[in-house]
Amino acid sequence: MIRKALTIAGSDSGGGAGIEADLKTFSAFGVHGLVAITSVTAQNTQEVRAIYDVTPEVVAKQIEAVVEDIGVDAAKTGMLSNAEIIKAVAKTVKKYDFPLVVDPVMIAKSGAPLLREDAMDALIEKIIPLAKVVTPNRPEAEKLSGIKIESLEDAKKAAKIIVEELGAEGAIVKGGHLGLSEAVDVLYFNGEFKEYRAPFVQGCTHGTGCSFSAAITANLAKGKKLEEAVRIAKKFITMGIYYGAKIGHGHCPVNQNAWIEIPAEKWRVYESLSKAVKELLTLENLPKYVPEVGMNFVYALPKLYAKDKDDVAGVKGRIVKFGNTVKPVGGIEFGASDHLARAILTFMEFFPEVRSALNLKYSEELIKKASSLGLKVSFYDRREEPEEIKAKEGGTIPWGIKTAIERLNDRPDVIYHLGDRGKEPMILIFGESPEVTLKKLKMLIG
Ligand SMILES: Cc1ncc(COP(=O)(O)OP(=O)(O)O)c(N)n1
Ligand SMILES: Cc1nc(C(=O)O)sc1CCOP(=O)(O)O
Repeated sequence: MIRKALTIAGSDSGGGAGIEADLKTFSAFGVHGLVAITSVTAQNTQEVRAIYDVTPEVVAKQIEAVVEDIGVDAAKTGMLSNAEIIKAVAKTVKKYDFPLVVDPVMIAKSGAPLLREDAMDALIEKIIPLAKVVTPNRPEAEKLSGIKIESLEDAKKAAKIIVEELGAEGAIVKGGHLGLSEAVDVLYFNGEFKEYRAPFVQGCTHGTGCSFSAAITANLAKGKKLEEAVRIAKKFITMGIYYGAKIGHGHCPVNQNAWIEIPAEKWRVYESLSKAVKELLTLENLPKYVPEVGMNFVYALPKLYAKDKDDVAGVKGRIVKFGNTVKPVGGIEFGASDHLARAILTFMEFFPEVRSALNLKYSEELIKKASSLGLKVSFYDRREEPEEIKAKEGGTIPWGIKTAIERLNDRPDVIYHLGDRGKEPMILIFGESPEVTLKKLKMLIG
């Protein structure tokens, strides 16, 4: 059954907040999105240049049109802009019985007011009492509750005021602005407090309020209980901020797609690498090219999602010599590689399309063959590594890969190093996918 969620909000031409963020969020949860546009904003990541309010009648008609034909399982409000729109929205949604999430949008991240000063009373009197949950950030919660919020305890007091004095069923005061090491949100619902904690991640924050409240709405539309909907929304927004795409010159927008793209990409990476490793293990002459330390074969998530070694899949425990044959010690796992993961993540800073690598035993003969086959070869010399990098744990490989790429001033297929004390010399082959990397290996050792 298709669930339907309605957003009653303003449009952000930059696609970062408002209706656009809400629809992307609904989609990420597999919910059909419906809209009632309250206001058109000419907006980008830096500023709001113009606001054009839709008439209250047309706002109401949009709500009625979708509810009466398609049906609404849950709805949310965002930018309501003025008192007349607020009154029309309140009067219309009162006729129906879907749960309403109220994001009390007041000011855009860029500083522009999105709610007229004289509309605050209407918001408090007409909309808040209809809310299943209100989702203010700290400044919004201060305006609604009338208290200053400087601690978690203050946030709790504000949430309680919004419920007990203003008449909402629940209130969640978001802690993103509280200056704590963790982002702690406080929900007051059914007479109880519940805290939601997540690491305070750096990333893209335009549209966080909209996307968070839309994620709660989507999950309510799917029949989840409020506490569970908030738990999922918290995970969703943390991921969206962390994996935000750095577009525009101001506050870059939350990436709602991360929620669905990462699991899908992980599956693609896993499948493709598993297939290539299987084929690698069938290569007859492979054992003589496996280094003493073992061989690994890695494939990273696409650049936007490849932040650290946990975003790179490899063979757990590596591929090792076993008598006259080779064996993978474990299966394909994310986070299973350390050296090659660092190598590929550095490589991707220069050439994001190259996401796969494997290592093999160094021989001069192989390097000559690689060049004669037309593969682009570069190298780094561990003895030239600057002392300050040497002193940094895990710094050698990133330095080496960067040095090799800069030396070639082109995209290498092969990078080698001649080792150092206690460090085996090594050849690394790079490719856009495990299939391409394997093809290069087969050319080389075939
Ligand atoms: C049209 C529109 N609606 C709402 C907002 C505010 O969105 P929010 O999610 O709070 O994000 P920031 O503006 O704080 O980044 C908006 N900007 N535009
Ligand atoms: C041990 C080692 N050193 C390499 C180098 O390039 O110097 S490649 C390598 C083997 C692969 O290691 P992992 O499983 O941590 O990716």
